[in-house]
Amino acid sequence: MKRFGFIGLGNMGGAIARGLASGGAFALHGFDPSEGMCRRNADIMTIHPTALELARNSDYVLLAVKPQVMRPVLTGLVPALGPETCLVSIAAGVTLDQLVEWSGRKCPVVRVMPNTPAMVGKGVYALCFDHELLDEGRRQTMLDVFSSIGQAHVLPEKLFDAYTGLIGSGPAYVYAFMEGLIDAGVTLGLTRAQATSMVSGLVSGSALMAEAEGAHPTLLKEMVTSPGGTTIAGLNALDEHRFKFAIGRAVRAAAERSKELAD
Ligand SMILES: NC(=O)C1=CN([C@@H]2O[C@H](COP(=O)(O)OP(=O)(O)OC[C@H]3O[C@@H](n4cnc5c(N)ncnc54)[C@H](O)[C@@H]3O)[C@@H](O)[C@H]2O)C=CC1
Ligand SMILES: O=C(O)[C@@H]1CCC=N1
Repeated sequence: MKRFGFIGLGNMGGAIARGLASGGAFALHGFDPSEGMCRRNADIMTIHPTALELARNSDYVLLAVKPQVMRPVLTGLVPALGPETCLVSIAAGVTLDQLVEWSGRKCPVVRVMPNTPAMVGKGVYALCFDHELLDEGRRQTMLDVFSSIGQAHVLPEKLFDAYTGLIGSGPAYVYAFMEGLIDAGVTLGLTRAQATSMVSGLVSGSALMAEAEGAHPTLLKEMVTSPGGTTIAGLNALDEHRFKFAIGRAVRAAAERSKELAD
């Protein structure tokens, strides 16, 4: 059985590890300097005292640390790396060139960008297979791994900043939208508990419908919008406040920040 190691067992590392644990295809290994994080994950993996020891005991090493500590973490792994180990980074903004350079040009490297719905097995993942040392077998393994815990999309690295701004950061825009709806419900007299439960049902029902119908959201929107009715009044108010423009600005700002993180 192949060994899958995790360096960093926080929100994303821990979530992806739980997803892989339920599939049972890999022996899992982990390292995190936080004792609490190690304890929380000890039921599904072998915990190692150092990142170097973890790398010595893994065929795939998933790096789930913050971008700012990626360089020291990777340079510390160099003695354990060789062509038999595959590195997988989920850090925002850290480029393939940087990952290859910091890991001593010794092993294949994959960049993956997840999002937080990974925590409920519904992550959407971008996979970058641009590194020349990456063989077909490992590409297929990565596709199988991430398809088994959500949606996997292969993208060239040049689209990673865009993807990070749209889908990596995306759950936060959805939650901000939900927060706005909940506050509006409370303003109009619903209790916060009622509004929260109703808005959650609204968003999950609408997402399910968009997936099931396979129809463009513009058509689904038209199904709600009666001539002279309530919905067109609401949509016109959104247009007055440049709703779509604001969303576009948010995604572009996040994509630009992703690009800056590499500097
Ligand atoms: N949270 C999100 O929505 C997304 C995060 N990412 C990326 O995932 C990575 C991890 O983010 P989160 O899981 O949200 O952060 P987190 O803060 O929840 O987890 C990071 C973990 O790294 C550990 N850590 C700190 N220094 C370390 C070291 N020297 N060696 C090993 N582990 C160390 C921390 O103890 C912590 O458990 C980041 O690079 C981020 O850019 C990517 C897409 C989405
Ligand atoms: O905010 C961040 O930098 C990370 C990357 C994408 C989502 N969260």
